[in-house]
Amino acid sequence: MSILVVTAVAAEADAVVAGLPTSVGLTVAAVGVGPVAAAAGTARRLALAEAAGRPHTAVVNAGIAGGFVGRAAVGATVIGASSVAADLGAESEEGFLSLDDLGFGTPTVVTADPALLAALRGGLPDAVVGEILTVTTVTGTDASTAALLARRPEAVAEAMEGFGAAHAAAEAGLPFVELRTISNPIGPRHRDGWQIGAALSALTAAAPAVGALTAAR
Ligand SMILES: O=C(O)c1cccc(C(=O)CC[C@H]2O[C@@H](n3cnc4c(=O)[nH]cnc43)[C@H](O)[C@@H]2O)c1
Repeated sequence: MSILVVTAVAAEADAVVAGLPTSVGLTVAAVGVGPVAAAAGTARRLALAEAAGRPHTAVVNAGIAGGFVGRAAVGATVIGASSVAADLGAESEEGFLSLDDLGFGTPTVVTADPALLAALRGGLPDAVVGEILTVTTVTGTDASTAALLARRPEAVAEAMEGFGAAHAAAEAGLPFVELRTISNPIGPRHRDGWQIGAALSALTAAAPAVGALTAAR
C-alpha cells in the first residue's frame, strides 16, 4: 500500500517522519492550513502520483488539534472515526444549517475507512476515537465552543484540514483516516498555552502506527 500522509505545516510533517522507520514506503507532505489547502494539496499529489504510474492507495491526514475538554486532553492522540465539515453551511433564524440540511449533495460527514480505522486503533490502543471537526476558524470563546458542541455533540476534537483531505481522497476513490494529537483545549483563546511541542512529540510517537498501515493493506 502506498500511503499519502498530508499535514498542514512542515513541523507536523517532520514530526511524523521522525517516528517512521527509514524503510517505510510512505509519502509525507505539508500542504497548508485549512480545508481548501488540504483538499487542493492532497488532490494534486494524488493526481501527480497517478500520472507517474505510482498511484497512492490511501490517504491519512495527520497533525495537531484542539481537544474538547473532558474528551481529549492535551498530549492525547485522537483517531477520527469521522471527519466533519462543522462550519460549512448557512445561518438561519432557526440556527445553523449544515451541508446535509441544505441538501447540496456534498455530505457533512466523511466516515473513516473501516480497515484503516481498525488498524490505527490496534496500533494506538490508548487513543481517543471519535468525531473530529474541521473548522475554518479556530474556536476561541466559551460561546462558540458551546455552539459547536450543540451542533456536533459527539465531537472530541477540532482541526482545520480533515474534511478537505477526506474529500480529495473520496474523489480519488481512496480510503481515508484522520489522526490528530492535542496541542490545546478548545475554548477561550490562550495561544501562549498551546503545548505544540507535546503534541508534535505525540505525533512522532503515533507515527509507527501510521507506518504499519503500509503492511496492513
Ligand atoms: O508554531 C508552531 O511551531 C507550530 C508547529 C506546528 C503546527 C502549528 C500550527 O499552528 C498548525 C496549525 C494547525 O493546528 C491545528 N489546530 C491546532 N489546534 C487547533 C484548534 O484548537 N482548532 C483548530 N485547529 C487547530 C489546525 O489543523 C491547523 O492547521 C504551529
